[in-house]
Amino acid sequence: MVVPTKTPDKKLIFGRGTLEQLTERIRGSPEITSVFLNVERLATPTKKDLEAAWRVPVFDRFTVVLHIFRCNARTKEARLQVALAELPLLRSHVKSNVAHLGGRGRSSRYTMGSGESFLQLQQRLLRDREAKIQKALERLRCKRRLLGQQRRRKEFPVVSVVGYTNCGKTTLIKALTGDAAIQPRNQLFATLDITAHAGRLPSALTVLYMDTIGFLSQLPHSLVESFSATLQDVAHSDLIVHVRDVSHPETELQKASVLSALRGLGLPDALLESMVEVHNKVDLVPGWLHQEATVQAVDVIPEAGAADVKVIISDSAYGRFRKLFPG
Ligand SMILES: Nc1nc2c(ncn2[C@@H]2O[C@H](COP(=O)(O)OP(=O)(O)OP(=O)(O)O)[C@@H](O)[C@H]2O)c(=O)[nH]1
Ligand SMILES: [Mg+2]
Repeated sequence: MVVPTKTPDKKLIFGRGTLEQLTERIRGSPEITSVFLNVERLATPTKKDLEAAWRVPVFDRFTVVLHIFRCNARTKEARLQVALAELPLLRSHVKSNVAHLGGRGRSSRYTMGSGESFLQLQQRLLRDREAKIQKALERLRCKRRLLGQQRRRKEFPVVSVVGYTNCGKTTLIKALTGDAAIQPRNQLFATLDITAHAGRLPSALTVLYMDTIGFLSQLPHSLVESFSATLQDVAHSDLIVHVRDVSHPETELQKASVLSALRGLGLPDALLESMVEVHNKVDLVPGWLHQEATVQAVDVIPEAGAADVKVIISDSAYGRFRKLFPG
């Protein structure tokens, strides 16, 4: 069923007729237990109205991503960042609840002679909470900066592995480092952020791979802000490895989204220019060259987004590839 929408910022996202049609469909389908609307943020009154009409929870991009973050936040820092990201949501709930009380409840009502209205009290509590979280985060980050300095003093080059969510960053780091837990020298870093993993390059140089939070296009702004401090670490790395899921139908869009997010971090030019792009999940790409030919040499030309390859290949396969890559 395809239905038209009004602009997402209108209070009701759907026209009246469409809303009725949707309501009938949703209420008549017991298997629908929640609805996801692909808009960045639903205004709280809109969400409430839709939930009242449909009798199931309604989620937007912000709440879904926040929920995933909440489930996956393991470190204290990540949990604090989620708590910080949740504040705008709590703020809009408070506002809408007070508005709901109508004229009766607004600024005319004071709580226990404090001279503060209910809304002011709630807003103050949220401000206090924000200040507390920011302070705790700052303490943690200060500790991390110190650890970072110690690490730099030990002179382990840092390789930040970045990329779109689910592209295979963690898998690559696992493959490059082996099982980190069984390497005693890693105990040294036990108190570091859990996303730092020591590995040895073929040249025998020990490097630290930093597993980073995945990128997502149109990630709600406040979430990006809360987590950007984690990504600031990328600025201090010696090399950035950009992992791409080249089997994904939107791989080019994902690449653009990651690059624009990296540019937004204000990284040094040298770091952006030396970035290594890893094409992951090639096994899922049908008709890939390695399956049909003996690839002898690959010379990647990053600025052209292309590669010069030397292969031994049958005439018929060569014909097919020429059609695929004209010019
Ligand atoms: N077929 C195939 N699957 C892969 C490959 N690399 C990773 N995967 C799978 O892709 C999924 C995501 O891999 P992860 O390493 O967790 O991806 P990630 O980039 O760390 O994801 P986030 O941490 O969520 O951003 C897992 O199910 C992996 O098994 C690959 O080369 N080929
Ligand atoms: Mg990962």
